[in-house]
Amino acid sequence: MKIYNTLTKTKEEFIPREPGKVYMYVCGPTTYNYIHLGNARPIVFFDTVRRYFEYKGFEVIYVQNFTDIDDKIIKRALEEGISPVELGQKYIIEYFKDADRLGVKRATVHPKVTEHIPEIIEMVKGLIEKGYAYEVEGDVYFAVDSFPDYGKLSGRDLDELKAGARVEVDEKKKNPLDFALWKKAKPGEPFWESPWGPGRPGWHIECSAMSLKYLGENFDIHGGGADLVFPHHENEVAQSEAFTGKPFARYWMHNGFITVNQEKMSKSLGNFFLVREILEKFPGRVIRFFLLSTHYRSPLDFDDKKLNEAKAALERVDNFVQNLKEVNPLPGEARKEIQEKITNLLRDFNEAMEDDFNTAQAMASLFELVRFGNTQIASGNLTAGDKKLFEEALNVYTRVFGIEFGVLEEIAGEDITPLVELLIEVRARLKKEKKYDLADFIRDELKKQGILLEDTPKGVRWKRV
Ligand SMILES: Nc1ncnc2c1ncn2[C@@H]1O[C@H](COP(=O)(O)OP(=O)(O)OP(=O)(O)O)[C@@H](O)[C@H]1O
Ligand SMILES: [Zn+2]
Repeated sequence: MKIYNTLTKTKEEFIPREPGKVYMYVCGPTTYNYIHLGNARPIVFFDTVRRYFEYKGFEVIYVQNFTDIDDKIIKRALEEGISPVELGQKYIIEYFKDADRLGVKRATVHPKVTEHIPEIIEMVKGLIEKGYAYEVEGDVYFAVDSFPDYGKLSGRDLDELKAGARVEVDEKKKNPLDFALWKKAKPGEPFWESPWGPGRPGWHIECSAMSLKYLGENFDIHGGGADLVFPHHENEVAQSEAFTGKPFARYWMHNGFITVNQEKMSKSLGNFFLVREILEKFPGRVIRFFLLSTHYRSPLDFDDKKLNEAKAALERVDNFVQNLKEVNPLPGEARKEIQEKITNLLRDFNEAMEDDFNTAQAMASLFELVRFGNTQIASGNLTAGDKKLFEEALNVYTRVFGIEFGVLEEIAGEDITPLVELLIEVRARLKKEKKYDLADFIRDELKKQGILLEDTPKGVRWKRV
């Protein structure tokens, strides 16, 4: 399996630290708002990476943190009149609601910063003892000059950085590029006691401390969005390697941006769409399908038209699944040519995923499966054995992509299935009583609501349009 490694800027063969196991860490959200579609990209993509490893038989130890204390959280909590921890708890609950709708599995551990202050303090202490960090009036900084490899992940050079940096002048720092490991509490701010007085951790140290705790040294994969390469991940590398004396994560994976009119979707630019807003119009699996339809390192521009295309593409798969459910196969084993074709398609799928998780290419094999399957059904020659093979192949895609096919999914949490089924039943009874006007009225009104009834020889089917 090949992974593009930001650290070496090449596609490398993936060799796990321990055979059969993958240890991975992905930087999670800062808990002061609902997640937007940009935040959803790493969440969905790395969930798919994890699923692929599991499908290949690996045990995956997957850690995704919550940054539940930082400047933005403190500010927001003050505005809302609650404590930062309460604010964090609220958005963590909301995060899981969104993640569930997107088909994202729970990580093995979801550590919160506020629950790992002792580990963070230990690490900061160690860095001071080893000469990599210094304290000034209650703040602690990492001294970038003490770490010769600084810049190796992002490919930046310290001198260049210094020359080009518009770093705020801070009298306390020895080098303007030094970054905070521990921040002294300002009046009214939440704080924890520490050897340097009351304060709270800096952003970068939390990921170093929590990954070390749950994954150990030299773990396999570290992921996040491309905006995190510098300074966040660069600083994680410096702190972790300075502290342990060992290489930190061995494979660094970064996703490209979700853009709007080619600009990064972000809170600061105000051009963001919350996942829950999009969920009001599109089911979660359509959003997931959309996110996986492009290679993770490429930018992906968001608009409704593209989501509608994803929806239509997914419908093609859904229709095939429905056709497969309804077909009356001939008795018999799977035919050789069907077996061969499906084996080839699954091989294409695997090859695409093994090539730096090319989900777009992997999806092409799914569409070929659907096209081929439909022609087999139409030919009338499909055997029970063939049918089973198609079902098993579809299951592979479901497991890895995290998308159920052939399910009529509710939007924004309301399951309308029982109501639609009731109306279908009422309409059938009206028809029996020859009250065709009323029966048509139900069909037409449902259509206006975007629900299409189709009379088929097997009964009435319905779908959203
Ligand atoms: N437009 C985007 N496209 C892809 N990934 C993104 C985008 N915006 C944020 N991310 C990723 O989402 C994860 C959470 O990041 P973070 O909590 O810093 O986001 P944020 O502060 O909401 O971002 P922003 O202020 O840029 O909207 C990170 O891995 C980050 O790289
Ligand atoms: Zn991080």
